[in-house]
Amino acid sequence: MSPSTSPRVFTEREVARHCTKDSCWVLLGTRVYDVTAFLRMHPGGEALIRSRSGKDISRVMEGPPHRHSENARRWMEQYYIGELDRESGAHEAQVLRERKTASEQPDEKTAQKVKMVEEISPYSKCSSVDLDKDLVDWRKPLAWQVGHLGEKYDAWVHQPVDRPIRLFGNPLLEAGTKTSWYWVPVVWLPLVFYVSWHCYTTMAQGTSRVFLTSDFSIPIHKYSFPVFFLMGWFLWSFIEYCIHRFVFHMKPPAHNYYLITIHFLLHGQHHKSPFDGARLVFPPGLASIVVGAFYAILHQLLPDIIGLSVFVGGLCGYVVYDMIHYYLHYGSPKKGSYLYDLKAYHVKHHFEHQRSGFGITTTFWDHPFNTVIPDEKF
Ligand code: HEM
Ligand SMILES: [Zn+2]
Ligand SMILES: [Zn+2]
Repeated sequence: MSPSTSPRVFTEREVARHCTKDSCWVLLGTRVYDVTAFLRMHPGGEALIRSRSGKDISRVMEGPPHRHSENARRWMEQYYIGELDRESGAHEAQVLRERKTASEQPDEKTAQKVKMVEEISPYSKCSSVDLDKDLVDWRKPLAWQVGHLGEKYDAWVHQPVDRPIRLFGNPLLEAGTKTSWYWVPVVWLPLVFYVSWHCYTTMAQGTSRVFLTSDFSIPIHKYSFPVFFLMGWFLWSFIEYCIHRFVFHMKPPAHNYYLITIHFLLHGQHHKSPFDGARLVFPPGLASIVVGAFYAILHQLLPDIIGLSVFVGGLCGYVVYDMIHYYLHYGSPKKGSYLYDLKAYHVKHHFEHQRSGFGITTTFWDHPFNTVIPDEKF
């Protein structure tokens, strides 16, 4: 909202009306926020916000149960829609009383106020990023701008915003950077099923052997495919941690334009806009480079059928990882479930603890690497 326009004013009754999952408003003092779009994404669950709709949540934002981060508060400002008219409650009661006794129509001033409130769509909110004040120009593609931010890049990229990113001006190039989530299972699951079936049936014949030297070999148990498959999945969880921590979160030198740009394209843009649904999963073209390298290494290191079984377990782990990552951003898991804890953990990685909490499908590897997000203390 530009500073020259005066804020919209809502009556208490109007604010209280927005208490459903299709329209949920909350207050910080007299400031009114339409948080409907964020309900499903809230790591504390929808119910926590909905149960306080129409109410002042200033104290709740301080916690307990949770002291919200700076970024969570900044994030909330994107949903600011106007101010509460404190006197409206008393005024409306007075109007109602007068109407009841004298069956009168409300005065002109009240009618005007009601009309103004009714005209405001519940989804009309102020611009989520102040285009004039930000360090980059959101009206232009971002890919070639971020490299110029220098030492301001790190802080800027870790202040998330709720708006989609345009990376490139060229429409074809731009479209190539976007992937709908379902392409991941569509492309990779047939391969997972086919290779798994091939490995399972080959081993089930009971004739596979591992050659330790040219004339000494040991037999592979005919039902050992699930063991190698799970080993591959476990190996993937380690790769997932390493890629996220050491590649995606490498800190680019402040004066290296190209490394900053690469960081932004690989992962920075996901931290800047964590709910840009078109850029949450790996494009299959890019993923196939990693998948191909994973296959080539295992093929070199392990005997044929074992290497393939470990590979397909790892590939399955990757598909599950991408789906879970998508769900952690958009889903609303039940409190107490494994995914609820993972979601809270991952959103904290985005909003508050960008230097820890690198595990997505499991927090397991954060323990030996000492990057676990600490539990909250009050
Ligand atoms: C209405 C009352 C609210 C309650 C009771 C509440 C409660 C919580 C709780 C319990 C968590 C931690 C989840 C966990 O670790 O298990 C959390 C995290 C979070 N909440 Fe809320 N919340 C409320 C409103 C909001 C609003 C309005 C926003 C922003 C629009 C918000 C944004 C966040 C964010 C971003 C986190 C992740 C951690 C952080 O950055 O602080 N919450 N909330
Ligand atoms: Zn990250
Ligand atoms: Zn994420």
